Amino acid sequence: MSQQSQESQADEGIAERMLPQSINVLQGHGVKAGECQKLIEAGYATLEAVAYTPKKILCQVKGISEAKADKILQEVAKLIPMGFTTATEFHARRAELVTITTGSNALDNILGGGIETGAITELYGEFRTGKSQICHQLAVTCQLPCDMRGGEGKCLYIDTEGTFRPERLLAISERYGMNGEDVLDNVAYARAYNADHQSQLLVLAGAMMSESRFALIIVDSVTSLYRTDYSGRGELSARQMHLAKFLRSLMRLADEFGVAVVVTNQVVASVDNAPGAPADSRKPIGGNIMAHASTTRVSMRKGRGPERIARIVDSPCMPEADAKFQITAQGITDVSDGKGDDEDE
Ligand SMILES: Nc1ncnc2c1ncn2[C@@H]1O[C@H](COP(=O)(O)OP(=O)(O)OP(=O)(O)O)[C@@H](O)[C@H]1O
Repeated sequence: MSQQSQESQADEGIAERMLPQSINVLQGHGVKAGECQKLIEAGYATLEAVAYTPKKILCQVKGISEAKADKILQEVAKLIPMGFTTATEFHARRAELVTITTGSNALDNILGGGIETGAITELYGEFRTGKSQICHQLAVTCQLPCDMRGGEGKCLYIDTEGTFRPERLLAISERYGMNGEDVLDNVAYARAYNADHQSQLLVLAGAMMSESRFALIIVDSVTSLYRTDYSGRGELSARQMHLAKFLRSLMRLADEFGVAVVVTNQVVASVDNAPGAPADSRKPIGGNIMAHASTTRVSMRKGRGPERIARIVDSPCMPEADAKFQITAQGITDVSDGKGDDEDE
């Protein structure tokens, strides 16, 4: 067998291992077709989705009794390994992790190579700091082959503010010599109209992702609908509970399908006047719920002209660091030489 065909066989093997298994597999294990269908309709299209879900949540699926949930979880546990592994094996798996380029080497470097798959990356900052532009950039680069620092998969884009512009994707795809039509076809776009709708879209996302290979989910922005749907202190607790549930579903999709999840977030003026706190300190919305759900948090601010500065503020394995990038007609790039270093704000 030629080296090339051996390589392509190996690639297929990897792709197969990476694809989650359909929930319909359970039909051969004492679960009825109708019950599998009910799980699919509730957003549990894969064995992994069920395996990562607590029993009490599974019982909330219409038509799934407690006894049935027990049976399903028992069968799933036989098919999905969920026990201990060695750090060596975990390390080897992490070495295979794909990262997706942001278009700027400086930004990729502080992120440890790019946007991490299987994790949630939060981009937060004031308006015009380039959060949506990075999302547009990633919707294209996630489709690049892995050897071009892409994710070899489609993008699922949830837009809550109506700021998605396919024209930007076409301009960015030209930079990489990609076919614009194909790039647009590989982006599944949905506009979310309220917080409930935003959550329902994740159920559809799970079903779509079990059918073809996605590399990235974008939610731009994750908190804006919560700000409009829930107002005042009286609704704060309900808002946080809803947001926590949404973020848990996002994390489940990241785990289940190994996709990168990128969410954007706005900031508000900080109300705590702690002594020593900077006078103009701004905090991302969503409090601790948001902070704990994000694997990596990136704060963004404006620089001079098209320049922007990103700072890693929280990451499981990267230090706090700043990177400068710029927004251009062809997307996100490194700052070209000869530009000044001063910020204008
Ligand atoms: N085609 C383009 N070429 C160069 N710069 C562009 C282009 N399109 C948009 N920009 C710049 O991108 C910036 C807006 O960035 P972006 O929409 O990502 O902000 P944001 O952080 O998402 O803001 P918001 O919170 O309001 O959504 C603007 O400064 C705009 O000038």
